Amino acid sequence: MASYDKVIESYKKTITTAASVAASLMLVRGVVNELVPYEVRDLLFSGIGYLRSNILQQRLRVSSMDENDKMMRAEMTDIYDGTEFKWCLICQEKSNDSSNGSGYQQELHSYEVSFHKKHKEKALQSYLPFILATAKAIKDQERTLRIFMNEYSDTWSPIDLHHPSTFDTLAMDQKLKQSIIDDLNRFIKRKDYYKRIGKAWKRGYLLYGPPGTGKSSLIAAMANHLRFDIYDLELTEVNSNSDLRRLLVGMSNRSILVVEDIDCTIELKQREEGDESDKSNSTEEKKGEDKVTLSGLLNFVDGLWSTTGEERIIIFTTNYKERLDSALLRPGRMDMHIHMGYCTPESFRILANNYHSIDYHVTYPEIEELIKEVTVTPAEVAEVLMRNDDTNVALQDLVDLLKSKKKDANVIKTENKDANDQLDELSKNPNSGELFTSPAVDR
Ligand SMILES: Nc1ncnc2c1ncn2[C@@H]1O[C@H](COP(=O)(O)OP(=O)(O)OP(=O)(O)O)[C@@H](O)[C@H]1O
Repeated sequence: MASYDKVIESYKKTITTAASVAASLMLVRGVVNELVPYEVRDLLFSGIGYLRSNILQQRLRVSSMDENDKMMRAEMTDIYDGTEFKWCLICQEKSNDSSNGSGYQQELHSYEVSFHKKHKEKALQSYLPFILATAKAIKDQERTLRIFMNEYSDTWSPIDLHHPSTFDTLAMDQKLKQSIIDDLNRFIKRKDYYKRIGKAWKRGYLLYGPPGTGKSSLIAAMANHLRFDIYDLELTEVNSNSDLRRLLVGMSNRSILVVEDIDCTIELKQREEGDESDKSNSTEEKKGEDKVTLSGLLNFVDGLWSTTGEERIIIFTTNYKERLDSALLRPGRMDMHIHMGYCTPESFRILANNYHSIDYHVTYPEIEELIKEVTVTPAEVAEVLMRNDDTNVALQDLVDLLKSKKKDANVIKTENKDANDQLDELSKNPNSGELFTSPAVDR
């Protein structure tokens, strides 16, 4: 009974809130979010065909109930595109008494939407699809994302993904960040466009930059932004092209395929070239043909596999772009190349805001000057900022780190200069071999 009262209370609150909301969109969101619990949203998702057959009588009844039981009705009006739609939530507590006394209380919810019959087409063609899309967006927003990793060569195993990274917390150039967000938003809206131009609905990103600059954080931010699951493909664990095919075909739509450190798959390319030599043995030859290769991966990604699903994002990451196979860098292969760089004053401010919720501190000018002079990764800065809850101490620690980096850089610069001077001297005076006493220098 307590829970029944709670439900009534919650719906009263919703109605009051909804009544004060003028904008139609917000109102609809309120209806779906507050009034429609998961199980009914699932019913709504189960097919417009179902809705269509009911709504032809200008009244949608999602579930029915026994009229003798205790019932609560909550009504509200939604204005959509100038048309009035009346929603009614019916909440019923039903007792299910059994002869052995083990009765239980059951709560039933059903929803009705009614409208003037002249708006039937609008309701079917526009309003209900809109409600469904809104409900789906809410559901997507609320569901826990998952990350799938490949195990035993050809199976994915999922775990929940709770990575907190978002575009707000990502420390990187603001313009670049915005261009990525815009690109993703454009991509997800372009279903018809991709269909019209006859291309698979997928988009590729190459993330490159030194370790600790936020490549994984950017992937998590993209997943959180789009509400897409991640498939983290460890290529070295895949035994054959057939296994790779099985993995890729087993991916769901609206997902991100990630291949980290793609430069390490240079090995795969060498394997492909090396296989030419051992073609004498026919079984070996067969096995060799089925081994995973970089070109095999690229063919899948670009080929027919890409048309087996929709809304796919493919991300390759590397710490060394210059080591990548030219096939990967070819125009059209990866749609966007994103450089994740060392920490800048701008990214430092974002990190300081993330970890200490501040916009300014007296140490900022010094820190920002030092950051311009040294190479420090966002991961290093984040680590120092996290170490201490006291903002003053954390920022002072950061000043110390940056100063010590600057000092080290100066020592290296001096050593290099000395070594270069000695080399110059040697080239002018070849007999002075004893000059080679300092550490070897990579020119
Ligand atoms: N650009 C960034 N913005 C916010 N946090 C960052 C950023 N870069 C690094 N970090 C912090 O450092 C940690 C490590 O960074 P991350 O794993 O994203 O870097 P990476 O470039 O993927 O490194 P690797 O190449 O070694 O995989 C993150 O968990 C995050 O806390």
